[in-house]
This record gives sequence, structure tokens and C-alpha cells, in this order.
Amino acid sequence: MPPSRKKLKKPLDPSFFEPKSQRDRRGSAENSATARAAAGGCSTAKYVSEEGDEQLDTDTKIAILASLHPSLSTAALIDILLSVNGSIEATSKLLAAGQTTPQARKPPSTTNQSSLETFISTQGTSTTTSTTTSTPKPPPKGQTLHLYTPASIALHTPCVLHTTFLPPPLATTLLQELLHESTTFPPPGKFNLFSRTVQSPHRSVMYTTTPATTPYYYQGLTLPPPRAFTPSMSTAAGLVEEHFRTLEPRGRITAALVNCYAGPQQGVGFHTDALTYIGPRAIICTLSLGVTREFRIQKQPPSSHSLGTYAIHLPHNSLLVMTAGMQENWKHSIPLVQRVDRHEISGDIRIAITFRWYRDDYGPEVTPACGCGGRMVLRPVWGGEKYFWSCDGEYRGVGQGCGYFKWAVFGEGGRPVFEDEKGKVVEGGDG
Ligand SMILES: O=C(O)CCC(=O)C(=O)O
Ligand SMILES: [Fe+2]
Repeated sequence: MPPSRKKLKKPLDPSFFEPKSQRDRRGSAENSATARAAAGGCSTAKYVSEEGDEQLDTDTKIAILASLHPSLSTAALIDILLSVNGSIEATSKLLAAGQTTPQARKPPSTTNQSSLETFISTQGTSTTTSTTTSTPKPPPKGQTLHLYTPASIALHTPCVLHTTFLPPPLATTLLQELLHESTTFPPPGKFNLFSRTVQSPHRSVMYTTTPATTPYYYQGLTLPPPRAFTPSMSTAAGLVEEHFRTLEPRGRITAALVNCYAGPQQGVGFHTDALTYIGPRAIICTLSLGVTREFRIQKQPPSSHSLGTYAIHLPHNSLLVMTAGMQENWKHSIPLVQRVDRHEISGDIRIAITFRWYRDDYGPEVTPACGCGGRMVLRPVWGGEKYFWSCDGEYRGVGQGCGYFKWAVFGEGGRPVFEDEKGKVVEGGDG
């Protein structure tokens, strides 16, 4: 077993692990600020006539309606807007006539699930009294709340959605390029990318900007060498990086796991993304291409009072940002469904590029091996109050590994602090 930890030479960065309550408050403020920015800013929104409605995305419509009807919650506005097929004028007429609940319900896009409007109505709550600033109630256990717009996603979840993220011709080229690439992806089930309890009936391949000198490991397995970003992926990664750096100024996009879901019966079960190469409180940006699929999230840890699920609908050319702390607090999945709406280019296929910052200071050549020659994985205690390094033996099978466990210590900017074999404190390389 590695020797016990000596006193740290460098002070830890106090802001990196500020109290969770403060982080949560700041996080939700950031989220709603992002949502407001994405919506074009409610206070500057102008009413646009009916002819212009079709050109506006739903988020902009919500922003306009919010400026016209500031007393109503975003959820209520979406609800009514959906019930009149997205017409601002019709929504305003209904509201002027005193109607604050939808006239008719739009059927949910998939079976066995409750849509936003049915969820709100089954709650028996008035949609007229809550304000946009209050955090809405989570869905109860057994129910799924469907979210379609950036505003409602930011309101309810730690995710931020950007629609039409890439210039559309680039999104088309990238989709075509990756559809071609995906024909060479290893078949589903050849190796389990996620934990043993997770089904991964889909294909995925890791890409990095610079070739790895040491293999990457995942859940006890040595991954195939990562591939180089394709030309369009590099262009897209540049645009994602620009956005990423507004959230994490030191960050770069250095890796991407490309997932291919060939049809409605492919998906991935509930999991969190491993922190081993991305560090704590990592931000992950997923670009969706091809058919729209649901991305489901569930707050952790599960308890007897466990809550329901949120389903975020991810259309072609949308960027979903899983914000800092999400991997520590929420699980996510792409559920199998009965049917999907075919996409004009990809048919029933969805490609998801999950762009990540694989940090140099968490690289496979820097993070330590443990006593049994296995790798150590970085895992959070739910909530992210603490993290620990442990031997990945448990992923290799019962009785495997050396059981190494050590609480993680972090320096400036979340840089990992380790000890070498002689017990000397060492920090990971430049992030
Ligand atoms: O397909 C997606 O949007 C999510 C994929 C995912 O969870 C992952 O790559 O870890
Ligand atoms: Fe994931």
C-alpha cells in the first residue's frame, strides 16, 4: 500500500471547494443568467408580429412573452405556447382573455411519459402564481418531466441547451463525416464503457487532439488508442472551446467521446462520466447530430424519497452543457425508445460528440498506478463534498485489485496532489 500522506507543502485553493450551498446558489444564478442570455434578454425583447413567429426559436418566443407577461412563470408560458402551436399572438390573446392554463394538450412525443404540460397539470398547482425566479418543484418519483426549451431546461436542471449551435452547413458536414466514421466503430457490447451495471447498446470511440503516449483506461479496461479529430470535428471543437472558455477560462477541448446510436433501441443506461481524466467539477459539452433523442437525468443520491426524472430533448445541432458539479450530483442516460422521428440525413441514427477537457494534470501518465499494477480512478462522494482515488480492480471482477483507497487532495485550480512511492508530495503537470 502507498505510504500515508505527508503534510502538504502547497496551500489548497480555497475557492475551488467553496461550500456547496454557495456553489449551488451561484450555479443556479449562472444557469438562469445563461438562460436569460440565451433567450436574448427578457428586458430587451420586442414583440414580433405573427408573420415573424415561425422564424423565432421557442426560447426567443418565451423571452418575448415573459417581457409581455412578467407575472407568469416560464413553465406556464411554455405550456400555453405549446398548446397554440407556438403562436405568440395566440398565446397573448389567451392571456389577455384571462386564460392562464393551456386549452388543449399536445401529445407527448413518446409513450408512457408525461409531458411538461401534463406534469404541471397533474401537480395540481396553479401555473399562474409561480415566478420565473423561483426554483420549480422537481417531478415526483415515477414521473418524467419533459423539457424542450433552453429556458425550461435551465430553470429545472443543471444543464444548459444551445440550439442551432454550429453554422448549419458545418453541422451537416460533420454529421456526414461521423456517419462515415461510425461504420468503423467497434460493435456494441465489445467492451463496456461504463460501469458493470450499465447497459451500453451503442458504439463509441474516443478522439483526442494530440495522440496519447500512454493508454487510457476506463472501468478496468485499456481503451483502444484514441483517434485524431476529423477536420470538421476540429472546426466544431474550436467553436465549442470558445464557449467552454467562457465557463472555464483555463479550459481547452482536448478530447471527445463520439457515440453512435443506430436506431431507437440503442442508448446508454444511467451513469456519471468518470472524473479520472477530467478532474472534479468538470464541464462536459455534448453536440447532438441527427435524430432527436431524450437525455434523461436524475438527481442523486437515490433515497427512499427519490425524485422523478427530467427528459431533455436534444435536437440536431444542439449543444448541451453539463455544468460544473453535475457529475457529482446527477446521473444521465439516453433511454431506449419505441420510435424516433427520422432525420433527413441520418435516418434513425443519432451521433453525440461529448467534448471534454482531458487535463494534462490528470493525464494517464501522471495519475498514479496502485499497488496491484492497476490504475486508480477518481470518484466523488455524492454531492461532491469529497473525492477519493481507488483501485480500478473492482471493475475487473470480484476479488480483483488491491483495494487502494485514498481521499483526494487538490491544489490550485483543482490540480491533483499525490505522493510518490517515497511519500513525497507531487502535483500533476500543467493543466
Ligand atoms: O449521447 C449522449 O448525449 C450522452 C453520452 C454519454 O453519456 C457519454 O458519452 O458519457
Ligand atoms: Fe455520459
